[in-house]
Amino acid sequence: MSESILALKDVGVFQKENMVLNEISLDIKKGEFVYLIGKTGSGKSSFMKTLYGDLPLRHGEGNIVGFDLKTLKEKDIPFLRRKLGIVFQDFKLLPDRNINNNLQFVLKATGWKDQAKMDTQITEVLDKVGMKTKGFKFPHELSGGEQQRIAIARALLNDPELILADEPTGNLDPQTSVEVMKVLQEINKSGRTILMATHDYALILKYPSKTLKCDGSKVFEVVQNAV
Ligand SMILES: Nc1ncnc2c1ncn2[C@@H]1O[C@H](COP(=O)(O)OP(=O)(O)OP(=O)(O)O)[C@@H](O)[C@H]1O
Repeated sequence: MSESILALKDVGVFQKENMVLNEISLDIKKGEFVYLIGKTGSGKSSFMKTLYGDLPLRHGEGNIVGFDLKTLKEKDIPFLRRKLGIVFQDFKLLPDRNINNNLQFVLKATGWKDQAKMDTQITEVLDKVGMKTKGFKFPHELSGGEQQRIAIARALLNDPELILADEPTGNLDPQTSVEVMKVLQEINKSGRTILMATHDYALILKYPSKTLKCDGSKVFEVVQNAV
């Protein structure tokens, strides 16, 4: 039996007093690639936020990359986030500095000090997403697809056990989406676990994988031809 990376039991997801999702029970194992689908407003982002500690777990039990979500304290959140790689739809790169400095900023903020080691790590993650020559570019000098590759590289900096990607192709055209998806597939093949929220059914058909659906306040696994 391979290692569990994310295990939820009877979890409820809340936005303030409103319950968005309930009775979620699931288990994601090391190395899986899992999609999370569902209509706008069905709760995908709220679900992701509960997983990375942005929303508290108020009901049920959850364990993610070795952290107990039920007992997670404010001070634990940075340590949880270091074991997660989070990718958003809107890239969230810092516009006032080049790519190398965007990545260095994250490394320093997460405790790295040795400049040579930081440089090596930055080169390595940029290489993984096919952007090794773009370190001196500013975010505005890159296309949307390139910016998302950089955001994926940033998510890889601390060698995360789980990548949470919330609509990573949501701002990209279909061809660029496929390119970004190929990068995520490669990263998954190298052993990393990925949970990706998406609206993009064409991508799911092209790269079939385990699929969870948010619908009517529940999350359940669906078979490919029923998505
Ligand atoms: N900050 C917030 N405060 C209160 N309610 C919120 C907040 N964010 C989202 N909601 C509500 O929670 C529900 C789920 O929203 P959520 O953003 O999780 O859905 P989603 O499936 O990710 O949608 P989308 O695909 O549009 O991002 C919606 O009814 C939404 O109005």
